[in-house]
Amino acid sequence: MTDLTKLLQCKMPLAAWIIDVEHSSVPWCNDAAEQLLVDSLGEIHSGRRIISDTLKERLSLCLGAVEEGKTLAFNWPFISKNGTRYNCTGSVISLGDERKGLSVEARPVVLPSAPQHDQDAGLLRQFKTLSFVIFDMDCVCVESSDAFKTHFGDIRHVRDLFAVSGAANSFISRISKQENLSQEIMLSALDGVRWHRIEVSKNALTNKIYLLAHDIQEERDHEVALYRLNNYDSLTNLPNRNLLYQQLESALINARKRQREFGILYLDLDGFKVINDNFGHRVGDELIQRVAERIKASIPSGACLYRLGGDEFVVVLENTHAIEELENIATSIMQNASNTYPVAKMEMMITASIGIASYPSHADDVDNLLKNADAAMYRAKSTGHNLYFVYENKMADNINAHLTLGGGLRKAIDEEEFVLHYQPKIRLPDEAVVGAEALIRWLHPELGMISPDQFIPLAEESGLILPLGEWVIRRACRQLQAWREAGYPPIKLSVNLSSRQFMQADLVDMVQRILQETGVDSEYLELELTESMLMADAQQSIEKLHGFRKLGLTLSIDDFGTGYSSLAYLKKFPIQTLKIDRSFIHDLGLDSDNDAIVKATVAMANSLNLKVIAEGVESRAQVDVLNSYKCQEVQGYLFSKPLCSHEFALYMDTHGFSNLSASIEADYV
Ligand SMILES: Nc1nc2c(ncn2[C@@H]2O[C@@H]3COP(=O)(O)O[C@H]4[C@@H](O)[C@H](n5cnc6c(=O)[nH]c(N)nc65)O[C@@H]4COP(=O)(O)O[C@H]3[C@H]2O)c(=O)[nH]1
Repeated sequence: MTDLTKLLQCKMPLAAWIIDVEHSSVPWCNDAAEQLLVDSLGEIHSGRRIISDTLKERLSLCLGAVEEGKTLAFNWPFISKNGTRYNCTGSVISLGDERKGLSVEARPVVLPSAPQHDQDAGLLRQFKTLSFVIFDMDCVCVESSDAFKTHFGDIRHVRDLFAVSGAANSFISRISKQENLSQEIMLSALDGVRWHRIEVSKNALTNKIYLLAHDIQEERDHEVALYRLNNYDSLTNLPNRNLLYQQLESALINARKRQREFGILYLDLDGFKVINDNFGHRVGDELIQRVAERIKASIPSGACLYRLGGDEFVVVLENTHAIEELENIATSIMQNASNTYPVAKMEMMITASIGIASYPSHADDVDNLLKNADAAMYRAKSTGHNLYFVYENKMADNINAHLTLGGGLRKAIDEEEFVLHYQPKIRLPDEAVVGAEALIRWLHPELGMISPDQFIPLAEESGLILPLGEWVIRRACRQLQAWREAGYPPIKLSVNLSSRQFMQADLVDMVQRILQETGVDSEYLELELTESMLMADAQQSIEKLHGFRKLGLTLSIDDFGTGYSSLAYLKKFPIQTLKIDRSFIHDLGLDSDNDAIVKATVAMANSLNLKVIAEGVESRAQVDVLNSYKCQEVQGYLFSKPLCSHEFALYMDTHGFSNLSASIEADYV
């Protein structure tokens, strides 16, 4: 039970308590019951309230009747020590351990037993601390308690209790038809219109109407607060997962009944974790608020936006006719959401990946609809961010793989299921081995060897790339050191950095620490970065790259030509190497456009004093063309696939380094 619920229960004007019949005790009661029971029900033994044996016997019989299915709830009268009559209603509840107890509520009975004037006076005395009023049959006020006057003021007619005449009319009409009335209603008190719970009794003998009013506004406020707490996201004020499920369930019922369609868009912000990690949660929260406003402004008025938590949102659109309606919403969100956000004096950019699923085409229940939209979203994310995808059956397989790999990844880091493989880098034209690229592999206990293309995006998404990336750098340095200690000629080893890793605030310090720890000379470590990684925030990249240069590392731009780097910026980045992407090398000699690009890139790099390496070289013809363009280094299957450290040593043995004879493996620590 939440604290708020507890508080609410204590605020209830009706006395309520729980009886543990088997143990003859009252384990819980609210404030009103505490007052009522103080000397009326049971005695206190060692701090526990105990009910009498007679009551226990009676209640056991009642519980027995419930168990036999004869009744669900039962009533019994109760007279307090000051003579007030109450009607107690008990319903059966579970107390755990298969024990049953009773939840009891006591309502005061206001019907007088005899038509005498002193009876009214007695009632007024009895209820003097409560808002109690007596009307004649024309609803004119006859008398009221002091508490009533303090709360409602001097009223002449029952109408004066209502702020709106319509509400007064309907109340009068109901009381004319009914003997007793118990309801929650808004009444006009001295400090405003407030919610009340009223108990009304009409007595034909005395020709009077007795009304007892409890102010339950505070209780209502708590209920509203509790409702908001449970159903709305406090950061964005958007409805949350609870309300989403409620709307989806009701949309499903409507759609089934009327043979209609509805659909959802599942949104996940791209790279939000990076922002949170780098700029802190306060900035992250502010960005989420701005994004939520932007998404809300991008969807039609009939659609509803929910925040599932974190950076996940769902849009629901009921009564759709074609999938294009959902696709149009996705396009509109993507267009608006990707504009910059002024957050914490910065201009931030963030995009969203969106998955779409519709009832009945893609699922016929709520859980599968959400699951399939999530699968489509995951597809959008893994394809390239700021995209939307409509669900297709085969996506379910991907998401399963995603979950299995994602879950296993954390464990794999703990249990060190990773190894590095090394692909030789060959100098042209003498074709000597001058370096290697370290490439990670996951040796999955069940799935076998998993390629980095499959798990690096998962590691990026989950943030696990940070510990994993650190492991790669440490492992690569240890291997370099192991080769050096074994007397191998020094080679340059390059490691790949992922974009998230590159944004890591203490990256330069971390690399410096590893170099010190392993004793590797920094000139033998090269970092491979992609163009898009550097261009995401060019100014910050330049600073970070200078930090690495100060340490003495070499820097290389990987996949050159696939991104959108400008020559102007390239000159500003303190880099030493350009690596031409293998997509350009693949058709070398076959596609004149590619040839021209490669030739121009090599010429440009030479003029900027940068070394050029071509990756993905698979044929002798490609080597010849690259040689003629004056490309300095190559890497590719023609020379060798990536090799484990043992095979790499053998490769070195047979390709230029005669003293590489032993197989050397650094410790996997
Ligand atoms: N078709 C063809 N492919 C060739 C040839 N020569 C090399 N390759 C492959 O091309 C990829 C080169 O690495 P990359 O472009 O940096 O692309 C890498 C890199 O972006 C990423 N990656 C690998 N290891 C790491 C790592 O430790 N950290 C990070 N952040 N990313 C890594 O995963 C990508 C894929 O790595 P791999 O599967 O090992 O794939 C490697 C390599 O096996 C060839 O002649 N033909």
